[in-house]
Amino acid sequence: MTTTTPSPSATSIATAARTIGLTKIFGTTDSGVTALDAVDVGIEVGRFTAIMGPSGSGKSTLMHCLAGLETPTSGQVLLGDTDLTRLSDKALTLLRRERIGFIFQSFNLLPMLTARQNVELPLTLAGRSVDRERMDRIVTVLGIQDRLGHRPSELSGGQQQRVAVARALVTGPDVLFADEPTGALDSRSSTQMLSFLRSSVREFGQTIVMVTHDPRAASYADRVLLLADGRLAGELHDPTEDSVLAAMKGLGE
Ligand SMILES: Nc1ncnc2c1ncn2[C@@H]1O[C@H](COP(=O)(O)OP(=O)(O)OP(=O)(O)O)[C@@H](O)[C@H]1O
Repeated sequence: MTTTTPSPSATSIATAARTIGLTKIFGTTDSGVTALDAVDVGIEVGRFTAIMGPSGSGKSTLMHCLAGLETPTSGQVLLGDTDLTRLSDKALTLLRRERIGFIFQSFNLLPMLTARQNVELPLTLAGRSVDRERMDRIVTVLGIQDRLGHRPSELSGGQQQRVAVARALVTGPDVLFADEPTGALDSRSSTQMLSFLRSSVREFGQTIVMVTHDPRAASYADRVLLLADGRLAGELHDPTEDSVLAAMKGLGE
């Protein structure tokens, strides 16, 4: 382990998700690539966790396994009390729809739907009704109340990203996964996106896991998990841009 400053409350915080001995080998066990090597990690409830590490260290694979998008070679992935490795494909699909939120680098909004329909889409797909109060709070926090009748092509890039965040929050997912959410954004939009993510932790108690290469983005998190060669190589609590940079240097970045 590299730099580790345990936060006083770290041991008392419940976990929304965790991995036990999580191993992922791509290809055959003999000639494959070990992307994750017996990783034990807990994702704390109501906190913002960033995953960092050099290219190829296993960040995306860890996120995909936690989100039930990738099947581990061995070990367990638990979302609350549910062991994802024991679920059928159909049950996993349902679980992703009902308990997990995603924000991708390209926001993946559907062009023919209005902003409101895009935000409500996960509920529509799940046959759930819209919780008006929650919807109102989300669009107010994100400042898109007066844009909801517009299609994505009629929105600025920043507004589109807010619609994508609202869509990811609307179901009240157990965990919201963000894959390089600022990767394609200029610095002003990145700051906005990170502020939205932070406010969703503050306002809604949302649990967030974000994969990023950017130390500034990681500094918005409560905690940074550092990966190297498919293993947990350290963690930082209440990170700053400088402490993240120093930790990444320690990993040879
Ligand atoms: N589908 C796949 N088939 C074969 N090897 C894979 C596959 N996906 C990932 N890998 C390998 O697993 C290792 C971890 O990859 P992963 O994408 O998780 O790393 P990462 O830290 O997210 O990298 P980056 O920062 O470059 O996106 C790498 O060696 C990668 O080449």
